Amino acid sequence: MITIATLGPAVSDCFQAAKLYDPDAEVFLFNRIPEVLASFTRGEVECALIPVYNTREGEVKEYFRLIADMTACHWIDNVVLPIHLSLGSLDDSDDHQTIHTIVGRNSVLRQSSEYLENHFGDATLMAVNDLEATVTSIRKKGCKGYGVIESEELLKKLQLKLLDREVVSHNRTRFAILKKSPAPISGYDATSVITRPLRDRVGMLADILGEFTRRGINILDLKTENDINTQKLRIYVEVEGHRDSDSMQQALATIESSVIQEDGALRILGSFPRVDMRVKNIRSFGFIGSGDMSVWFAQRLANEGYETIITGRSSEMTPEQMIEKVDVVMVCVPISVTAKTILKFGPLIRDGQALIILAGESENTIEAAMKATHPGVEVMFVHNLWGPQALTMKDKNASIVRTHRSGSFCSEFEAFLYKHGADIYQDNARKHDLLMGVGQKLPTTISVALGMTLESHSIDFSDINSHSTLTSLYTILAMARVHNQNPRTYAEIMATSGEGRKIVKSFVKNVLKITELAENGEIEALSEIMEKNRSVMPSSFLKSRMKQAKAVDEILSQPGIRSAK
Ligand SMILES: NC(=O)C1=CN([C@@H]2O[C@H](COP(=O)(O)OP(=O)(O)OC[C@H]3O[C@@H](n4cnc5c(N)ncnc54)[C@H](O)[C@@H]3O)[C@@H](O)[C@H]2O)C=CC1
Ligand SMILES: O=C(O)C(=O)Cc1ccc(O)cc1
Repeated sequence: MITIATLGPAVSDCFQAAKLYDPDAEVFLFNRIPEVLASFTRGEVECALIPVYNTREGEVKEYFRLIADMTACHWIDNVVLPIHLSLGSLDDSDDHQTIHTIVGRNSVLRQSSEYLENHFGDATLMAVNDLEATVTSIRKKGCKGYGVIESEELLKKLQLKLLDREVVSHNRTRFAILKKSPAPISGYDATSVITRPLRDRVGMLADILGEFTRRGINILDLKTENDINTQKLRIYVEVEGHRDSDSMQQALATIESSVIQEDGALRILGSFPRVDMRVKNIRSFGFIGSGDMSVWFAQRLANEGYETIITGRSSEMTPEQMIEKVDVVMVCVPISVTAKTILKFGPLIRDGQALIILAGESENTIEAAMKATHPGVEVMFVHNLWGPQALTMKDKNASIVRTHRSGSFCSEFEAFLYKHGADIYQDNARKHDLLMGVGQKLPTTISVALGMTLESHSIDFSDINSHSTLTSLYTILAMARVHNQNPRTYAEIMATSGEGRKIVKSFVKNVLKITELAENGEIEALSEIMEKNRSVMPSSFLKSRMKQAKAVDEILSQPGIRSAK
């Protein structure tokens, strides 16, 4: 049986939270948080449980400083408890009109402030530590007109008359569990860190947060406080991930050594299974297709606490069995077999489930999904414009085609992309396919054709870097990128159907036309074509893309990059 120290009395929120954490725990009760922590430090109990956040009050300030100063103390878990508060009167003859003083614990009065302002604007508020002793003393004096706000259970125990139930809505408190040893990785963790009081330094807060952002670590909570003695800033953050993970260790080490530049500037309060104060509707995602992109998404969804199942043609669990079990079915197979796969498995998806198509071609695949699935199935298309080598989706483009059947599950998946920093563009199916002609199909075709051309002329590849201009280098880089990756992915892209085809076809015609003019030395005609092209390119487009190009030039001209072998 574990022992837990927390705030009393025996029916308090803290007591209930301790019992929720472990119904068999032996609970030791105190009146104030410092007493709870002192008992834990003396080793009288294995755990301490203290309130850290309330949806009405915000953070419970006291804990912040106190646990930062404790050594051998790890925040290892959390309990979230809905708090139900009621109003009672000490005297049976009292009602709403005769109450002139409201008694309650400090935190309870803060949580009830909206209710008190609306209903007891003129009443005196009396904050107490020991409610039972106060009630006994008021009773002894025979005073009338006293109301108490507390849980209904405690009001009954103190034999008060119940006047109002549930006086504060949406009232939930988060409690921290403290222990002497750290919690192991659960796979869905958060880490809480506080800084020492910091010396002034321009951009310190932005630089600290930047180290997390650069590594794709989401920030869940942020508070700053001025140290009472020195008035220097202390920063508290809660971020996603466990303290033992590589990216977290790197982020924390860099913050200490390069940003704050002081050893011991950070105190890790603990890592613990993540707490969801927000509502999630999806429990599980199942993938059809067990390739790189499925694995990439499944890992990141699992890190968000979702259950994930990957199935394919040779997996132990079949796609049919998986569809029975999950909320959202993700189809993630090569583009050329996406529609066929949807037609095969779509009819098995039940109303209330969702089908999300992860692919590079939209019109055909959505049409297949709308045809093959029941009308109560949500359908959405998502094209992530990054490959499985990407570490994070931060600042990368995602094109989404919603249908009239995209509902709350689809929105939750979109919220997941948004949370991780993806730039989301809502398209219709034709527009997606047309723009992928420009953004993907054509550049891939050019890259592959360039590769073929170099091959057929036996060009020495060691001459390419030294003989490219700033402008021509981009095409070479695109060719290298494409040929660095899975050929099948790019073959699929070149072979997609849909609106993108017309872009490639007209490009080919234009190449032939230009080549002929060039062969004939028609410089005037070629210049005119360029002038005409430029006349339809908005100057804002030319300016901003040129700015990007120059930024790339700058990076490429750095010594280590320029001469990179
Ligand atoms: N790899 C990339 O860079 C990106 C890929 N995508 C899209 O993601 C989807 C999946 O791509 P990856 O995971 O990269 O491909 P992959 O080749 O790594 O995986 C494809 C999976 O589909 C399975 N598969 C192949 N033929 C099948 C068939 N006839 N029936 C059922 N399953 C079959 C394969 O066994 C494999 O498990 C594609 O639609 C692709 O366009 C989107 C953005 C980037
Ligand atoms: O990483 C790159 O350069 C890619 O081109 C990745 C990629 C491959 C296929 C897609 O449908 C979208 C993006």
